[in-house]
Amino acid sequence: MSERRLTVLSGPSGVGKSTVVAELRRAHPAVWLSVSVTTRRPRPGEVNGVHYYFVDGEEFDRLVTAGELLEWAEFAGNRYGTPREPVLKKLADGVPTLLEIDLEGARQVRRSMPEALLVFLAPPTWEELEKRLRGRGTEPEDVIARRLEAGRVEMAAEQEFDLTLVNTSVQDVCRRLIALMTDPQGVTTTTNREV
Ligand SMILES: Nc1nc2c(ncn2[C@@H]2O[C@H](COP(=O)(O)OP(=O)(O)O)[C@@H](O)[C@H]2O)c(=O)[nH]1
Ligand SMILES: Nc1ncnc2c1ncn2[C@@H]1O[C@H](COP(=O)(O)OP(=O)(O)O)[C@@H](O)[C@H]1O
Repeated sequence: MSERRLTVLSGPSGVGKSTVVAELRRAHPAVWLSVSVTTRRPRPGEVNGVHYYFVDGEEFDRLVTAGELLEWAEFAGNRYGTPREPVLKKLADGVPTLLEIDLEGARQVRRSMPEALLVFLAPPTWEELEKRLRGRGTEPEDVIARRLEAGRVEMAAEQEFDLTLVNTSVQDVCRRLIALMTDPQGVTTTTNREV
């Protein structure tokens, strides 16, 4: 069924989710990546409509009230949500679809679309996660601290996911994700650490 073609990718801030998604976008255009709405300010290089739809709080409220979001959550002081309509359309068309969302969002999708495959992206070590988040250089130290705090909560929820991929190599993670998304039959429901 089409919902089986829905895959969710979650993991702590700085683990490499955006990097993996960018590589998928480049190397595997057959996969459709949902573009989220957010109240966060754009980082340098982020393009409206490509990385996110950047909206203000008022517009976000409107989308929530109108029921236009499939799921939404607050993360480290900003709100993020998945526009419902495009996801349902892609799934109806049989297109493998990926949502890159936080733990709260993943839990909501688990409830509303139980056939979705939930993938947890984990860092090789906690120290490496801190290094990547600081190395990215996009946030001041207080924001990094909030994101690391949220990261501890996300790391503790790994067992809720169907599968864990350890982001040592972006290429390996992408290869495995594509295989999972285009041949989901082989996926078991117990959490396995891989890659
Ligand atoms: N629930 C939910 N979370 C989202 C959505 N879009 C992005 N996120 C998550 O929000 C968190 C913060 O994203 P962002 O500010 O781009 O920071 P980054 O993950 O550190 O690059 C990450 O965990 C994202 O996966 C969405 O539509 N819904
Ligand atoms: N496999 C990897 N090995 C080393 N560095 C990585 C890897 N994946 C991502 N990074 C780097 O880690 C930092 C955080 O990655 P990013 O994709 O922004 O994470 P997220 O979207 O999960 O917050 C970036 O500077 C990115 O270049």
